Amino acid sequence: MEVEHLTVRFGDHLALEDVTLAVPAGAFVAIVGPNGAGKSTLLKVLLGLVPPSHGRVRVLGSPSDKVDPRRIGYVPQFKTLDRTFPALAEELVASGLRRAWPGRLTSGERARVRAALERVGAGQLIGRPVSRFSGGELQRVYLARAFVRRPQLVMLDEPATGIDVLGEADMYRLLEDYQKETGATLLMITHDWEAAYHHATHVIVLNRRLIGFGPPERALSERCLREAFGHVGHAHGFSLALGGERRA
Ligand SMILES: Nc1ncnc2c1ncn2[C@@H]1O[C@H](COP(=O)(O)OP(=O)(O)OP(=O)(O)O)[C@@H](O)[C@H]1O
Repeated sequence: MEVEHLTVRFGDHLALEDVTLAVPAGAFVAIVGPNGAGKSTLLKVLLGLVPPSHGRVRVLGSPSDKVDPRRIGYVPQFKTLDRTFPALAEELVASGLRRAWPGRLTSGERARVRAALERVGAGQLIGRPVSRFSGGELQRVYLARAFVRRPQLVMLDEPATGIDVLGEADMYRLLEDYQKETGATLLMITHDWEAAYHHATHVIVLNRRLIGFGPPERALSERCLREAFGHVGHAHGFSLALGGERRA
């Protein structure tokens, strides 16, 4: 991904200002920043959903609005997942294979859906309605949907919000396994600095402008965090993590 001098305006409001960065293929990138910092806007620009007001954005070698969305896996914010949606897990995962809502699946598609669910440890959920799933189960099904085409780029919007600590650990393991197997690039918005520190290879610290970008030890420096958030996160016990070994 290459972002050059990206500025996004919504009317008079400047959501992103002159952001320039290049993410190497195969990186696991965490985007951190306070509420309203422009994190989701950056993701939407990369997905080709919001046009840049100024600047240039290339994703998977093409301008972001020209990339086939099926080459990108997307996991929405947990809090916006619809639990009442009248679908089976199989159909929800299959919707990642086709641009339209799947009708009857071919046997090849069904096999791919099954493999994607098994990869995330959710093979047994295939014929069950998503409306009855727990948070962790639903999260797995959405991961399977993002992985089903084996995309080279996976974007995740606060994927751990609302799932418990065990579910969260599982999710990072699944992401890391997928990345090892496919060499894909992962891009994740998170409010959890420790997760960014321990799992990401690169961190983007954003507050409308790019405050920091690089390996977690450098981007999550006290200076960058103070500049972006106005504090260094005692609530997260993050000052301890800064001195600790990275887990991943
Ligand atoms: N479609 C839109 N029209 C007008 N303003 C918008 C639009 N989308 C985002 N904004 C504004 O742009 C700013 C950045 O929003 P964005 O959703 O990118 O922030 P964020 O960093 O993802 O925030 P959060 O952590 O709260 O999810 C906010 O002030 C938001 O109100």
